[in-house]
Amino acid sequence: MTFDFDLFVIGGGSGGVRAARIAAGEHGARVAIAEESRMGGTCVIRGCVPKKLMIFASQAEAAAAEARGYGWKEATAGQFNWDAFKTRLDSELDRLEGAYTSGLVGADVTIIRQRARLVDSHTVELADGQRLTAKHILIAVGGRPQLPGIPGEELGMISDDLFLMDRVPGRILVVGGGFIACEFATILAGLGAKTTLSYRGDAVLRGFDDEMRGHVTQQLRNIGVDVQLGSMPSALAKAGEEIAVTFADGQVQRYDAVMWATGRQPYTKGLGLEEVGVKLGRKGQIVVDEWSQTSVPSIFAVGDVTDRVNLTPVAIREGHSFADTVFGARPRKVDHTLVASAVYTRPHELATIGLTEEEAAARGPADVFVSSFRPMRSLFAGSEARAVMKLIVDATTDKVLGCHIFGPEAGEMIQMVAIPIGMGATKADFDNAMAVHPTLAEELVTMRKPTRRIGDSTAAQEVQAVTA
Ligand SMILES: Cc1cc2nc3c(=O)[nH]c(=O)nc-3n(C[C@H](O)[C@H](O)[C@H](O)COP(=O)(O)OP(=O)(O)OC[C@H]3O[C@@H](n4cnc5c(N)ncnc54)[C@H](O)[C@@H]3O)c2cc1C
Ligand SMILES: NC(=O)c1ccc[n+]([C@@H]2O[C@H](COP(=O)([O-])OP(=O)(O)OC[C@H]3O[C@@H](n4cnc5c(N)ncnc54)[C@H](O)[C@@H]3O)[C@@H](O)[C@H]2O)c1
Repeated sequence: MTFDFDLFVIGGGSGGVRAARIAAGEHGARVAIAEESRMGGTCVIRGCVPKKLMIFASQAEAAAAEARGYGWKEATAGQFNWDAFKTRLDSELDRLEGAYTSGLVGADVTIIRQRARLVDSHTVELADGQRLTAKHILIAVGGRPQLPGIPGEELGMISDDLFLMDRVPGRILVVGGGFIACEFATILAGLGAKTTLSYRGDAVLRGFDDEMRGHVTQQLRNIGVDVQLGSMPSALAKAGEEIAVTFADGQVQRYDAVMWATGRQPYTKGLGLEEVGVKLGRKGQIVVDEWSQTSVPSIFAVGDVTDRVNLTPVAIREGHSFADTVFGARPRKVDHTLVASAVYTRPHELATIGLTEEEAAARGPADVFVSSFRPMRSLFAGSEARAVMKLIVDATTDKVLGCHIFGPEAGEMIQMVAIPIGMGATKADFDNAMAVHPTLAEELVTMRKPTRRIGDSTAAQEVQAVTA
């Protein structure tokens, strides 16, 4: 049977663009990619990139305060002008979209600027009705925000809308306690919005190391965010120019804007997956094996739509591995076990890799090394902000199982720590590294005595029994 293409990619985001470029440019496959919106996808157009630029924009007041602490007596941030920032942001996103597009053009990928859906295991249908066939189809359609399902929820914004606002709201309610809620509360407070964060749990960032969750929650309060824990909106209603939010405890508060940061879900609706026989999981995610292959052998899926680890570098690695495996005769699987990540709060980020203290305690005996200190740079400028670094070490093998850093540019540090931890480094290996002084990161190689021992042999035996 002959096909129009060797590979048809649905979705021009992190995973799809990488797979298309490698399959065509490096392995000579005939590739088409369909994108219904802007090339680059969530990360480039409405995620990582504009988010981080907004984090930078939101730090001018803090930078001015630090400058005053260093003797620049009159330093002030001046007046933030959203329009000026937005104009620069838009042109940067245009530039990046252009770079992604030209990368594909350079690799001889056929670009189709339309929505696509599956018709059968080798055929896709475009929005204009045209049908195209391919030997392999890759689904890389990403995810979409998930709303809480309460009356009036359509009055709230989603993270996409934050990049399109015509002004910074005066008072905003951010609902949720994950990555997006913490980062956007930081941005909005930094840009001058009176920001409230409503989260149903008892500390933000569920799933992260508990001690570190406490520090992030406290930092949000320190930068002026009104953090309401154990709190849940139950309805939204228009009240003139404002939004009246009724909370589960019956309280009603008014805001100029509400932002949902209540999670994301795979964007599988309307793709024709079930009709073609592609198996979906409980959250609507595409179920794939270790090769990113779905239950239909000619159809593969990568990135957020598979709901494995929903981060850009993971989607990129999955797309690249798929292309090498299927078109490059170079079989490559993706290891999802040790993925570093960072939450870009400010002044301190939270960055992490490996086991949390709670996970390690359930696994068996481990030593926890914690260093908490006021970094020299901010301390000198009069800040009380504390950085915290934590290493979790297997008490039997000395292997470093986890590292958690709450501090300035923690994301930059964890990237480097990810290398030795991925190689199976021991605490002795960390200790052998000579410190670079004076830096923040030197704490990671100078923690001599454990702060506490966690886990016990009973827990270790239980884990062994379960995994045996
Ligand atoms: C606000 C925010 C901030 C984030 N920050 C970070 C961060 O700092 N670091 C990090 O690692 N990750 C971050 N992420 C997560 C990251 O953006 C995603 O993990 C990543 O983009 C997933 O890539 P993907 O290829 O799976 O999907 P996406 O990048 O979402 O791409 C999917 C593409 O498919 C297109 N599409 C969908 N359906 C169709 C169809 N039927 N036909 C044609 N095209 C279609 C979409 O328009 C989209 O362009 C953030 C996410 C958000 C929302
Ligand atoms: N810096 C980064 O790497 C970065 C930044 C942003 C997003 N991301 C990725 O995007 C994903 C999505 O981010 P997110 O923050 O939307 O999701 P998340 O899963 O991290 O957090 C969702 C939050 O919403 C809460 N929630 C869920 N349903 C709710 C409901 N009905 N009512 C009230 N609260 C509810 C949850 O308790 C949780 O706190 C992340 O998991 C991450 O993979 C990464």
